Amino acid sequence: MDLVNHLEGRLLFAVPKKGRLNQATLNLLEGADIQFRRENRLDIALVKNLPIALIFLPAADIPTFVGEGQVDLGITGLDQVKEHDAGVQALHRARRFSGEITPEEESEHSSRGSGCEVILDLGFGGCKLQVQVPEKGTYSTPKDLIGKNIGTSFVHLAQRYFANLELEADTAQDSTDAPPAKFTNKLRTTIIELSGSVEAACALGVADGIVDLVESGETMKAAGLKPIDTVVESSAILIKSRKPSDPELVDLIASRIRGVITAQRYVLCQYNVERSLLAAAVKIAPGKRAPTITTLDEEGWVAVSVMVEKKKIAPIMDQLTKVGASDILVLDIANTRS
Ligand SMILES: Nc1ncnc2c1ncn2[C@@H]1O[C@H](COP(=O)(O)OP(=O)(O)OP(=O)(O)O)[C@@H](O)[C@H]1O
Ligand SMILES: O=P(O)(O)OC[C@H]1O[C@H](OP(=O)(O)OP(=O)(O)O)[C@H](O)[C@@H]1O
Repeated sequence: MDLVNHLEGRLLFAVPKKGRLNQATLNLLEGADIQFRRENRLDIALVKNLPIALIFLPAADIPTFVGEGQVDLGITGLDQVKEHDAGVQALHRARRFSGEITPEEESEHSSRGSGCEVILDLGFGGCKLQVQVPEKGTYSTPKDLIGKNIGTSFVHLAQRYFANLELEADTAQDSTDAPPAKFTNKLRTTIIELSGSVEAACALGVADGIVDLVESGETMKAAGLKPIDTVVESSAILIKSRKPSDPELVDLIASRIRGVITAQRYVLCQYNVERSLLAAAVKIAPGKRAPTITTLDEEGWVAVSVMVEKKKIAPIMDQLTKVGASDILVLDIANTRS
């Protein structure tokens, strides 16, 4: 089937085709009952039960497609949206320097941003974009890297970071021999674009420092690097274009995904407690909105049901037991809608 000709009338939803965000995104789509079958090697899949088409793209390209409005919705990392934003800003700045647009037009374009609106933090894909240098080297602060070579896949964020750093350093020195970066659009620091394995750049003599993602820190440690600053803290997000083709369907999808995330984050805790001890028990676990309290068929006893954050459930059970709650049950939540 020629899928491209079946996109008409469908909301286009971009999802990461590979990498760190791919599997968690597919799980989220399944939880939200977005049913599709992706043909081998095809980057478009029609959703069977909703007027949606999924477009499988590299995470780094999703903000471009959503930002320019060709795609309505997307899942990617906040780092990728910020990188895209910084790229759009750099483009407008370059156009202003070349005289193509006025400073007023530049600030008007920049205030509009990249065209992506963040709907929701999805709570996975957490990582930090960090400035890293060799552990045993001579650099210890970001300023030590001014004028040096920096390897990164996040060229625009790195350029902006070092432009600000140079500007700060120049302002502090009140130097007249080197005009501040902001006014010249020229960086003294060289940003070298690398598409992967960025952490190898220092050891191989390509760069003096790098700007790369860190989660567990294993890759950084194995490459003999240490972090000296954080440029962006990131996690996976749901984004939409400024003018989606079907805003109601966007809201429906957002609400389904929000429901799945809440279900993943919370468990349902049920217990019995004497009414005289209820206030103390409710203080320990007050619930997401409020506890559901029902009278038990036993004089002076009530049954309580509350949503509790999964990561806090063990100490909460300990404390509930301590104040006299009994028959404590913890149940997984399949889905939610608020
Ligand atoms: N170690 C990590 N832990 C958690 N999230 C990460 C990690 N590395 C990357 N991410 C997130 O996943 C996004 C995609 O990164 P990933 O390296 O998987 O991309 P990719 O599409 O496979 O591209 P590449 O081919 O450049 O590796 C990043 O922008 C970031 O938001
Ligand atoms: O702190 P850690 O848990 O070790 O994770 C960090 C690594 O993960 C990402 O790379 P990825 O493995 O996705 O491959 P890439 O280098 O090809 O981008 C990132 O670029 C780091 O290299």
